[in-house]
Amino acid sequence: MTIQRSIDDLRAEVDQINRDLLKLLSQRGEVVAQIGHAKTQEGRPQHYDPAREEQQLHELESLNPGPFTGAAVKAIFKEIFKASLALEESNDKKQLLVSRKVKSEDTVLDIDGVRIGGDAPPIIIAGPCSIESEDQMEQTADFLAAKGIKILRGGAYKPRTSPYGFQGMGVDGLILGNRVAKDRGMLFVTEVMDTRDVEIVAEYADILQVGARNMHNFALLREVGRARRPVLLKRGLSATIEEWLYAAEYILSEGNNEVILCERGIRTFEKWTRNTLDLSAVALAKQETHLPVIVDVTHAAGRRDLLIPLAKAALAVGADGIHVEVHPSPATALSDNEQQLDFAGYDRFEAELASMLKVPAGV
Ligand SMILES: C=C(O[C@@H]1C=C(C(=O)O)C=C[C@H]1O)C(=O)O
Repeated sequence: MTIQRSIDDLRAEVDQINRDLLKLLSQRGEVVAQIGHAKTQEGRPQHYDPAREEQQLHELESLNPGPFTGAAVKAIFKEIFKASLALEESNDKKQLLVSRKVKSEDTVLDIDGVRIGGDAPPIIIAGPCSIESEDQMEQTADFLAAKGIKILRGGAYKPRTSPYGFQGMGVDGLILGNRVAKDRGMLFVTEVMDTRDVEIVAEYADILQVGARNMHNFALLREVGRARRPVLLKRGLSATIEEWLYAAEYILSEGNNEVILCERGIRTFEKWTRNTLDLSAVALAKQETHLPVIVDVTHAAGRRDLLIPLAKAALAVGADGIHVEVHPSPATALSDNEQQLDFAGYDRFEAELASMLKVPAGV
């Protein structure tokens, strides 16, 4: 006569089996991680191996003693393969050069004495959207230099939505931007759009900007990675955080570790702002990478009335700096009329942010 075991008793046995299975699963995970590492070292382009999975499923089905059906056994193991693959790939991600897992301490750039990132106080990068004339640049640089701004921006090559929009002054703009900045002891940052221009832009600019529309231009990323100049890498209009970090990885993988990440808003369904400032991307990029992260409030908002609260929010989540467009006469600017600040507007902006831009006490 078989004695009926109690549910509690049976469940205790199931609990023990669970613990044994978990131990085996963990053991399997450790081995899989080693396989993943070996694949990376061999330079295999992908970790997923459907033929290997198929072979295991086939064997398991043929060995299946029941009571589970073959289909159930296959489904369970397919889940195990899926989790194993995710484990392999996430371990692999830890190897990215941009990752904090590879370099735990903050990267602090020191560009001619201007420090960006880590324990440095937040920096402001300011200047007009486009370099338009000598007068416009002299006036803006005089104003900003007097305010203690160390980095002057200005576009010489403009990626305009319409091919008929103002395309920038080109090399003349580079020469002008460089001269105006150097005369006042400032750094000059400007966008490079074409691999063929990297050399000439690097000759005149202290920081090369890769714009949002070029974040996926892998040839350009490689080229600025080979240039010996720091790079300001804007996040693409519709780029995920992962794609943005991989874009930075392209630059680092060419040997250039001096990358500043710049969140500038992403395209969403919202119409009242030009883009939506993704503050979680700033916090995440700071957490996941060791690179300095700054926020371009001008493009994130696309409207002047939001610049101050967005800049405050950016600094509050840990941004290492703010990028803002300033123009002597925004109404007559050749680009971005709606969002550049005039000098009085910049005065208010700076006054509101002043306490957040100081070096934190005790540093
Ligand atoms: C562990 C490997 O990588 C992946 C995971 C597998 C698994 O968990 O068994 C099988 C094939 C791959 O998709 C492997 O290739 O052996």
